[in-house]
Amino acid sequence: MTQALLVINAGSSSIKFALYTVADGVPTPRYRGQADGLGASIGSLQIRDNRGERLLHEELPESDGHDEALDRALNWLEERLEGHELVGAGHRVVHGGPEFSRPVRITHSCLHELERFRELAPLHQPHNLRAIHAVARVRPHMPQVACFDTAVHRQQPRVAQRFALPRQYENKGVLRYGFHGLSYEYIASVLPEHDRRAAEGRTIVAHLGNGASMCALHDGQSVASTMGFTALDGLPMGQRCGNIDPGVILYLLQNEGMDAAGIEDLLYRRSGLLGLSGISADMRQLLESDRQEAAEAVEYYVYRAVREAGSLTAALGGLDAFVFTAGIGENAAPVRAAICERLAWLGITLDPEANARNAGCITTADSQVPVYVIPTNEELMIAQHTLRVLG
Ligand SMILES: Nc1ncnc2c1ncn2[C@@H]1O[C@H](COP(=O)(O)OP(=O)(O)O)[C@@H](O)[C@H]1O
Ligand SMILES: CC(=O)OP(=O)(O)O
Ligand SMILES: [Mg+2]
Repeated sequence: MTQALLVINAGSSSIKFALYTVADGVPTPRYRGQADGLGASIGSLQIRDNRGERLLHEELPESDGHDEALDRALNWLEERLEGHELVGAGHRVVHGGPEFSRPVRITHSCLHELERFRELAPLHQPHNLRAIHAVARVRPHMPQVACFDTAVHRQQPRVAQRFALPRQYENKGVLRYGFHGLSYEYIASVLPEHDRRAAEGRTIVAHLGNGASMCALHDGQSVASTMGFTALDGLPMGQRCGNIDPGVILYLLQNEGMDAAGIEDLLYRRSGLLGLSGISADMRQLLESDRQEAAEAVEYYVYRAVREAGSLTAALGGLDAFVFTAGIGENAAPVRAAICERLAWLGITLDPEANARNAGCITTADSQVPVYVIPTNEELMIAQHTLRVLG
């Protein structure tokens, strides 16, 4: 029997999953799949084999959300397990709070702890925990491991993790956690193959997906990031507002008669690209649209990304390289071009032709700061962590 490992990465608009075979502790992808566009009425499920050959591509009914997509994926994989012994499952869990700064084997008490962070990641934690329960239902005795989006950022300098609130709140865990940590960890792990000097130096990684953040890496370690206590802060996202004056929230409470549930819905589900454009949360649809509102949403997105890049460069004390990753970062050439053009003052000279074909390096040979496009692989990080935890 070949040993196999299941990996599930539930994001806000997608579920990514993979089945790895394991030999001598090394995971090799066998199937990789992705249900995306969830909640945007353009949902689809795709599964590929290890050679990238497409084995399944189906449109998902508009009513299908994360649960239905996960069920379909698990059923498809279950039918292909013959000859394999499933030895474990690894999950992305977005919020690990103050307690979890490394991957852990999931127990009842750990699940109980993780439930407490539901409100701190309402677009993710419920899906992450539901995936763990779904696997436990079909494989009640199989070990499962939680890998946290917050873990790598817990090593940031304390000043980068704090808010200027009275000290008691810090002790209660009101801190900047940063997210997308598995993605940044993966990029840090492969950056030496692209640029050894930058890998040891100062790099900004822009993870631009449905959720979006940027992270400053120094010698591969996270030293600052744009997301905070929750995955609302920093860059505008598909439906999330990003950076906002907290006074706006007081105003909504005091003057607009909104309650916590209404504000949560506004900031997490009705803002960002969707709110600004009134058209869509999905960058593909905005780039295809010829409406002014779509262009304005993209303009704001670029503007905020450029401002955050300046802030992280200051935190790093300079910049040796810039990396784009995730759905928008890997695919949306016009967005990358607009960001790079506005970062020319940092020493970035875009190569438009390389950018248009999503090349690995999208700057000219004489660009002072090289810019790379590196597809992220959170699933591989989860697989490696899971095998390590399971020994
Ligand atoms: N070819 C493309 N051009 C522009 N945007 C794209 C393209 N492919 C994917 N995207 C965008 O990537 C985003 C989803 O990113 P992804 O990393 O898959 O999301 P998640 O945060 O759910 O993991 C969406 O806004 C989608 O429109
Ligand atoms: C943390 C976060 O926003 O994740 P995603 O981009 O997968 O929604
Ligand atoms: Mg994601």
